[in-house]
Amino acid sequence: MSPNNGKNDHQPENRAAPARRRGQVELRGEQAKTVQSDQYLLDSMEETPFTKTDPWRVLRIQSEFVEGFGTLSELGPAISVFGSARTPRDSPYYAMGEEVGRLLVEAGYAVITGGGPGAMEAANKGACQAGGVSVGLGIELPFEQGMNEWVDLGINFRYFFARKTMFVKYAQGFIVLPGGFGTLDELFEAMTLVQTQKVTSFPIVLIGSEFWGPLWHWVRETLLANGMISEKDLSLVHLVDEPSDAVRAVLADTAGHTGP
Ligand SMILES: C/C(=C\CNc1ncnc2c1ncn2[C@@H]1O[C@H](COP(=O)(O)O)[C@@H](O)[C@H]1O)CO
Repeated sequence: MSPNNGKNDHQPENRAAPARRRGQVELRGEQAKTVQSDQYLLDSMEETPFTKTDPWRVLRIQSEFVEGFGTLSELGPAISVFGSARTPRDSPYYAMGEEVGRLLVEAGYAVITGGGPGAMEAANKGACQAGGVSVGLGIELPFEQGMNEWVDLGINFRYFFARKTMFVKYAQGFIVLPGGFGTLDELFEAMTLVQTQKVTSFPIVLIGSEFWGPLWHWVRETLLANGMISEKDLSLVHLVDEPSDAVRAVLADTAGHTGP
């Protein structure tokens, strides 16, 4: 029997009032026959995947923001360092990551990375060995890897978008080492936030002109040439080769940034 006592759900006279209300949501017809949230909650139905429903996910998402904001709010000045999870330890880019981490700490900044291997590990290692605050914002992935051993303050996230908010909100700038899709995602998100003035005074520095040069050439020759970006958007990013130049460039532009 349906919640409206067997009346035909499709007749107009039976559709004036909602058969059931669920907070802001009104339900009629077949939709009204679904189990209520509190039934899910109170019935111990093992097979009911309540924790896989979207409303439940909202709470988990919220808890990631609460945990991240709570843990990082007293971090002090920090720079987020990005780069490939696959950079081998004997790569020159790994050595650059270590140096960037060390120089940032010597300049009085905490270092925030994705907490993973490769370039992230390198920057955390440099920061940790220099005696600074080494932060890792880990991401839960199907292939579990865990936080690299040089992270002193680690937070694990399930959602990329919650984690990405932390990288911007608690840093005064980005330094980006060579990387793949993940690094490009973080780079282009930061560029978009600055371009659209969602963040102000937020320097973005790329290290490695041989690696980034072709991308930057395409940005200029294709995006700019086709009017997809403006000339001033090109100035959002600095391109350097040395860790010391990267740190100098990022710190020169940080004044005044207070987060999104
Ligand atoms: C794919 C591999 C390891 C994945 N582990 C990661 N741990 C933490 N953060 C990660 C991981 N993979 C990607 N990220 C984020 O994206 C950026 C690196 O991605 P890329 O595609 O390697 O450039 C990095 O800055 C992280 O924030 C090992 O094979």
